[in-house]
Amino acid sequence: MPKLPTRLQRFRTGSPLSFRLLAWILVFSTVFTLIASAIQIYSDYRKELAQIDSRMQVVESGYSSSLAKSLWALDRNLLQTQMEGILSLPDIVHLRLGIEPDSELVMGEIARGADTRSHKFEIFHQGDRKVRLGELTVTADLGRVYQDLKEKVGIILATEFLKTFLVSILIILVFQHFVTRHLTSMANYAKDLSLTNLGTPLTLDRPDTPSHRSDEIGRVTEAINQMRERLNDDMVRQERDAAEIHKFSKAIEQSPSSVVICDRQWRVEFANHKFTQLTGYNAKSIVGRHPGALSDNSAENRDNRILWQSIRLQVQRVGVWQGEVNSIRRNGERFWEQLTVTPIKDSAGEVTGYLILGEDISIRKRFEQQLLRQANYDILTGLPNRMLALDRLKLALAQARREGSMVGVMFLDLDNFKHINDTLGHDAGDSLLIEAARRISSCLRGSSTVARLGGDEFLVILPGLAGPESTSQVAERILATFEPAYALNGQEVFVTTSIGISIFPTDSDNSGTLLQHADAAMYQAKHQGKSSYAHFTPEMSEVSHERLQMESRLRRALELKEFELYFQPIVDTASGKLRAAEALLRWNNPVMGMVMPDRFIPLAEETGLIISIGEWVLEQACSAASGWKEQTGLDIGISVNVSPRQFRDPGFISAVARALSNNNLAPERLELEITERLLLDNSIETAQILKELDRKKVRLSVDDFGTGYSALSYLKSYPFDSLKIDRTFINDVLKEPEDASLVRAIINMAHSLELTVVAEGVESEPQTRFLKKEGCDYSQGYFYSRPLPAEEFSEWLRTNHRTPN
Ligand SMILES: Nc1nc2c(ncn2[C@@H]2O[C@H](COP(=O)(O)O[C@H]3[C@@H](O)[C@H](n4cnc5c(=O)[nH]c(N)nc54)O[C@@H]3COP(=O)(O)O)[C@@H](O)[C@H]2O)c(=O)[nH]1
Repeated sequence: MPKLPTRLQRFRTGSPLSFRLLAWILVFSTVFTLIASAIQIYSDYRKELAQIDSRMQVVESGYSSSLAKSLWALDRNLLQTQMEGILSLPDIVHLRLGIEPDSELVMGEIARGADTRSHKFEIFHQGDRKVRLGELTVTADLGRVYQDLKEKVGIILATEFLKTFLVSILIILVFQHFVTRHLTSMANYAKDLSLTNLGTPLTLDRPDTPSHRSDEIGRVTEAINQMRERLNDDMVRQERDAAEIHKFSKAIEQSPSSVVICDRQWRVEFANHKFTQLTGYNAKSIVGRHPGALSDNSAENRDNRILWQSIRLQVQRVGVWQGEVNSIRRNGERFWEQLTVTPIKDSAGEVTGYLILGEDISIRKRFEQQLLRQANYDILTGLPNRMLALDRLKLALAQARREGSMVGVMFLDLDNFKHINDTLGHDAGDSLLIEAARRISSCLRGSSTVARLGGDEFLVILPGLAGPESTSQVAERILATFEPAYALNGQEVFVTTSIGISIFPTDSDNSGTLLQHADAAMYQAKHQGKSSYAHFTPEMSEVSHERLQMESRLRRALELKEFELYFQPIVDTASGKLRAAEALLRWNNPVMGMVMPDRFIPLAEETGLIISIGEWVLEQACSAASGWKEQTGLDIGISVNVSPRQFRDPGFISAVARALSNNNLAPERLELEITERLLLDNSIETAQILKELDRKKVRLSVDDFGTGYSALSYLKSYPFDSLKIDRTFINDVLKEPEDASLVRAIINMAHSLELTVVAEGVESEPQTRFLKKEGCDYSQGYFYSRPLPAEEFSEWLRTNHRTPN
């Protein structure tokens, strides 16, 4: 088959609209042409008839008088000639002349079946009187008229059809060029449009002019392209959303925390893998259940219900619930988890469900309990330590005040313990302490407390006494229980103890003083000869006197410029490079000599002198740090100890700010060391001061970590930067596996809380190696340098090459 030109092919195959349009144009124009032609032909027909009629009128008007004359004259030949004349007129085919009275003359003929039109008129003689001579009927044949009309109809129809057809084709071609081919392109584009080619815009085969852009096709094209772009954007957004959802669901699924999502009625909808791992409950099996009623054990669920009721109430009221919960696994095992429960809200702020995040804190809890024990109990004997003993003493005094009873305080010191330790060794010394603790405890009632204060010193608290005599009875019982020999290293050893006793309220109503008095009485007992006890008497209060003297000297120490700051380097454990220095206060008193802070800081605290002394320390420490910067060009940090009373003083924050600005020192270079005991009260005031200091960008460090309450939870809630492990742990880190594991745990925990760790009291290279291995960030101790006076420290800086990075 011969190939059609492309345009025609397209026309033939691809454009039904053009065909339909052509058909409709043809139909309409044909009908229109037919109607117009019919009107035209009918009007021509009417015109022809009118011409015939007028011709007959002409015959009547032109021939009636001449015919009358011929009839009057009875001139048959003339009559005939006249009628022949009429018959020669176009279309006139027949004449009938009726002559009065009863003859007629007929001329011409009418073809059979012919369509005719007749006109009749009377002929009169116009003489004196009017005489009717006859009547002429003129008949015209309409055959010619019809023939003409037929020809006309043929021509009109043929020309009109041709015209219409050509115009239609032209219209279609124009329409095809300007419209349908673009519609076809749009249709093909829309047909081929898929998610893979959303990036390709629709373009039409026509110039991109403003007029094209604003016509209907341009607007439809633009609308299609806008739709495509929106689809594309939607697709991109959908893909991004899907990727994000995928990422989040993976993150939730792989989260190290357990994640449970509940609906608004607290029915579990989802639980992640960690949840299953932690609790043993299969995620699918708990869908639809209440998070507090997962177990088949109804007693467990009952206990949980109360907890979850309060969780629900708090989440509704406050918007979050956080707490540590002792949960039960599916197998009945208990474990500690930190739960955080929050509502999930939609964009309108409506609660659509609840999110429960859980973290297994069993190890941390165990560690905290271990630390708590460590902080409150003596590891060797298992007895309460000094801190717990003081707490119990305070409680006993408060109770005695309420009840009006007495409290006995006994200070015990083993006689010759040092000698036994030195000769039989530490292990024998430890065994002796354990046995001594057991024997002392065996002499006491349940409400009494026996504590180990350190070394070979014990404290006994006897609450609720009716009178002082019972203390003597207890003291005698203790002395008696010491009488049997101790078996140490296979040897029988006799050990005695000296006991000092003070009584509340007779000797003092203050716990510290009662202890001091008991201590003084114990020295008295030792002087009396060992294995004896002594009650406190006012003569023994030499110590108190000493204290008064010290207080009055301390009051003038600042004014007399007796204070001096020593500096001890803090180095990077891994590299040994200097990081910072700790400022340590010394008191050079002309009478007492060099007084160490352990002796005068508690007194300064008690008397409030610590506020002005602390301010002086801050000023001097900042001044020294900025001097080092000038001297070495290095940013060496400075750590300053802050005691609780100084910390809570309303002027403390401004004193810090003043010291920094007076010495032009960046706040990040000052680190304030705060003992963990200060945080024990958990007060809002403490939190606010810490927050304010943190806002000022001053670094904050927990000092002596491990000696106080040691709960890690407070580290989380306060803005600390670092933590200092107390030197008692470092001291025994290589000897006591328990200390080593505690130090390791502290370092790991601190790092997990993003705190840097400083180990203090590092005295040997093996300790350094241990700390380096465990990843302890910084170290401080005699191994690197003893605390040095300012000048010597400057010299150390000059000669020591281990400087900050
Ligand atoms: N409120 C303030 N308290 C202060 C200030 N200056 C000191 N102090 C506190 O007094 C406590 C005793 O201090 P000090 O006698 O100076 O002892 C410090 C170091 O000399 C000592 N240390 C350092 N390295 C070692 C070592 O290797 N072995 C060892 N046996 N001792 C070492 O440790 C003390 C540092 O303690 P810390 O502050 O915990 O880092 C002491 O608690 C000071 O806090 C003051 O200005 N204000």
